[in-house]
This record gives sequence, C-alpha cells and structure tokens, in this order.
Amino acid sequence: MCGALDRWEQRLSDVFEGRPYDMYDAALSDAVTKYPVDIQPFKDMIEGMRLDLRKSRYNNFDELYLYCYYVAGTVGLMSVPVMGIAPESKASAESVYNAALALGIANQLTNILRDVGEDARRGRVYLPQDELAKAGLSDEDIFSGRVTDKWRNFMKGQIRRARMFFDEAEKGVSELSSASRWPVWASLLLYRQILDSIEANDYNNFTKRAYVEKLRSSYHYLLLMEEQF
Ligand SMILES: CC(C)=CCC/C(C)=C/CC/C(C)=C/CC/C(C)=C/COP(=O)(O)OP(=O)(O)O
Repeated sequence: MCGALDRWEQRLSDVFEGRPYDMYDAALSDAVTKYPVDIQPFKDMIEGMRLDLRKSRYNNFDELYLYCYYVAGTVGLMSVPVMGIAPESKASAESVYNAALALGIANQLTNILRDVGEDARRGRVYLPQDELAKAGLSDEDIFSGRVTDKWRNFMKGQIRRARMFFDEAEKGVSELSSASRWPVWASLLLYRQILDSIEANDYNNFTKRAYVEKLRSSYHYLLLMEEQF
C-alpha cells in the first residue's frame, strides 16, 4: 500500500520537472510552469495519506490539526498561487495564505463532523480523544451511536471551533483575484451550512447525513455574489 504512495511521490517530482506520465499529470505540469506553485503542499498531502494508513485515533486537537493540514490545508495553499491575489489588495501574501489554510482546515473539520457515523463503522474516530474524555465520552459511545446530552454538548464545542476557522478564512476571500472570489465564497458558505444542518439534525451525525441542497443554494449565492463583488 505504501509502495503506491512512494510511487505517487516520485511521479509528483517528475510532474514538477516537466515529465508527465498521463493527461492529468500533463495538466498539473502545465499549471506548475504557468503559476508559482510550490511542491511542498503536494508532498505534505501524500504524507497525510501515509498518516491515515497508520493512525485511526487522535490524542488531541494538535494531532488532528496536523492531519487536517496534510489532507486539506494543503489544498488551500496549492490554490492561492493559481487563483492569484487581487492586484489592488493591500493584504500581505502571508495573511491570504493563512486564510486559505484556514478554509482547508474548516472544510476538513466539517467533513469529519458530518461523517462521524460513517467513519466509526470503519473503526475510525477523527475526534480529539482528550476532548471526548473531558466530555465524559469514549470510543464506545461513538460506536453505539446514541445522541445524548453529553454528545450534543461535545458537538457544540466542535462546531464552534470549525466556525472559527471559517471566520478566519472569510477574511481572505476578498483579497483573491476577482474571478476567484465568488466560487471560493460560494463553497465556503455551502460547506459552512453543513454545520447548520448537523444542528438541525439535533447532532445526530451517527445515522443522519448532514447535507445542503446544492442546486437551490448555489442559485441563491450566485445572486448574492452579483451584489457583493
Ligand atoms: C480563502 C482563500 C484566501 C482561498 C481559498 C483557498 C481554497 C480553495 C481552500 C479550499 C481547500 C479545500 C477545498 C480543501 C478540501 C477540503 C475537503 C474536506 C474536501 C472534502 O473532500 P471529500 O471528502 O471528497 O468531500 P465530500 O465528502 O463532501 O464529497
């Protein structure tokens, strides 16, 4: 299994050096010559896949954050050089990258909170063990999948934290080039709504899948975007 990831890593270097193997590689190879894309986030993402193969529990939020960085924060960092910062922006590049990183983390945390039941059925718990214990919960409670007040309270804290990352991300959206702003803004609003949907399901993320009616809300946000930008 890890052999496959090692091969991906080799292939990644080849792509960055202009040696693509297939048409997907060619598209990426083309992008990395046109835009100032760094290879590190790509390598980090592969590292995240390796981590996911050997780890199915996270002791604390620091450990979970690192995983979220590897598998999603990296996507934010990969996107900024392609999307571009608005020429009229006065924000520092660092602050825009920070916002992009925050959006990746927020999305991943949301994904994790939405998929608690699905992950548990595969024996995986992507939640900070110390925070579970502090809330009086254990893996057993997650595997049994009962929505109790302890679980609701725990979930409230997790949702609050995910929203903080979305708030952090929001600050960077208006600094992006004008063509990139609205799709990023729309995806932020849509993904953040999954958290509202978990609340609307009374925190039952064991057997109910939180979702947002994409077509309807996309149309809504398209209109909103026209006003905003
Ligand atoms: C905010 C600024 C300044 C820039 C934007 C930078 C970007 C594009 C950030 C977004 C990064 C991103 C899309 C990360 C991926 C996160 C994620 C959890 C993807 C989920 O993937 P799947 O598991 O396939 O999702 P579904 O299960 O919902 O299909």
